[in-house]
Amino acid sequence: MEKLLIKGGRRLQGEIQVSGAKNSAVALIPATILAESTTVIENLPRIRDVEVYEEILRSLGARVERNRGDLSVDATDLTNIPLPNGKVKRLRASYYLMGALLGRFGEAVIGLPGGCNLGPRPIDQHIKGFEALGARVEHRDGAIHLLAPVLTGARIYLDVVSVGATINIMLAASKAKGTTVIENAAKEPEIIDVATLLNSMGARIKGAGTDVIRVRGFREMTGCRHSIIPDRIEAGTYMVAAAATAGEVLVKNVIPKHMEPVTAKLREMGVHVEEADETLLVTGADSYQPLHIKTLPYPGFPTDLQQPFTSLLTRAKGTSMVTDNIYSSRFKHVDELCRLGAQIRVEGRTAVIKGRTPLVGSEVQASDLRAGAALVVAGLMAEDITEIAGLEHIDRGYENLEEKLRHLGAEVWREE
Ligand SMILES: CC(=O)N[C@H]1[C@@H](OP(=O)(O)OP(=O)(O)OC[C@H]2O[C@@H](n3ccc(=O)[nH]c3=O)[C@H](O)[C@@H]2O)O[C@H](CO)[C@@H](O)[C@@H]1O
Ligand SMILES: C=C(OP(=O)(O)O)C(=O)O
Repeated sequence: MEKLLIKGGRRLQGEIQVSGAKNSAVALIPATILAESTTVIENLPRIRDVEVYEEILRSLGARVERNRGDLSVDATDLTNIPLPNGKVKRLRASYYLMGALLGRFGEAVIGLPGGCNLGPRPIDQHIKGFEALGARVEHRDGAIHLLAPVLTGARIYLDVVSVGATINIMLAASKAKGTTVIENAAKEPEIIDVATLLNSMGARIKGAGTDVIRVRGFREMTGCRHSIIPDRIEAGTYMVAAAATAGEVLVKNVIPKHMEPVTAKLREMGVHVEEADETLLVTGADSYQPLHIKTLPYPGFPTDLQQPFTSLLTRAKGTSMVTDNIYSSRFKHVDELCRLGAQIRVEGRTAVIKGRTPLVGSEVQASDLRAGAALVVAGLMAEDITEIAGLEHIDRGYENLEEKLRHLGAEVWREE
């Protein structure tokens, strides 16, 4: 079993290049199968979720090639093989195969998705959307069976603001007859990115990035070239790491607008953040104000960054509170942070973090992707060596984590 070792206490300094967004990548890749030709996505991150998706598309008969950061997918000879088990269970975003295969073939069998265990993560809104488009959907033996000889545009109101349901409905609706209207849609930047790709392939999607999205379907979609947006969660993680070590880091390849909820909170606690066109210069300080954070759908504070922030807030002078309004059980990192000396208690959906609790390295376990990121931030702050197990979670979403951190001056390495 591999472990990540971090000798903490170094101020991070220098520049870092943010990779393409994981949550866009895992939707753009299945979107490519809507065209019976070749699509190239530029600047895809080399992370486990993307590799698993590449393997899934190959198993369906797509020709998938990597050329440095670019991924080319020729889905001309795709076959609609049922995928009730196996790799689909290794990532959350395998649910996009439902919308994409339904759009391409009018039927699909996909096992229930995996991904981070953060409490219940139902997909009822995805199914509500597919049914509204005319699909018959059955849940049998742990897999979702979808059948829709004809998909017809419909008006769909999402009861819960869901990134996955919004994108999944866009995928299927891109091939439907007529217009689909998604109301109470999610507004995350990744949704705009997917809509941009689908429009370049021939769909006509308007309103992505607002809470009403209109999709006019188009049967004949064609391949194109698309450049993915930067990963705002990866960028936020390095911003937090810079602040946590009182360092100075220039975060390159970001869309500052996407980072606003994060930048605002860092500034509120006393971190200096200077914006330019595509960069953010983060300068940490030796003392921080405590914060209250409440996660919300975009443009609110992202749930995917509350865990790394929890580690940072152990440095604040006072008590902070982090409330996760999206997931009921996203605090598995807390016990591990306490092993390092943090004093945090969880009350329902809120973590109450006592500030000024120095951390000391120990052996800890990442239970999910951003719990891993939180432990990395903690390890960078801690005295002595922190050993983090559970790297399979971290590798799902961070490209070249050690190299990037070493480039900033951190002492970090992997060991068997
Ligand atoms: C691959 C991907 O993009 N993952 C992101 C995506 O996950 P994901 O798309 O799974 O998250 P959603 O936006 O769908 O979930 C938001 C909330 O809605 C609930 N819900 C969702 C769908 C549904 O049919 N029914 C329902 O009740 C969920 O349980 C959760 O409480 O958005 C999350 C919220 O920003 C992020 O944490 C994940 O990193
Ligand atoms: C929750 C996350 O990922 P996923 O939805 O893929 O499990 C995440 O990226 O923080």
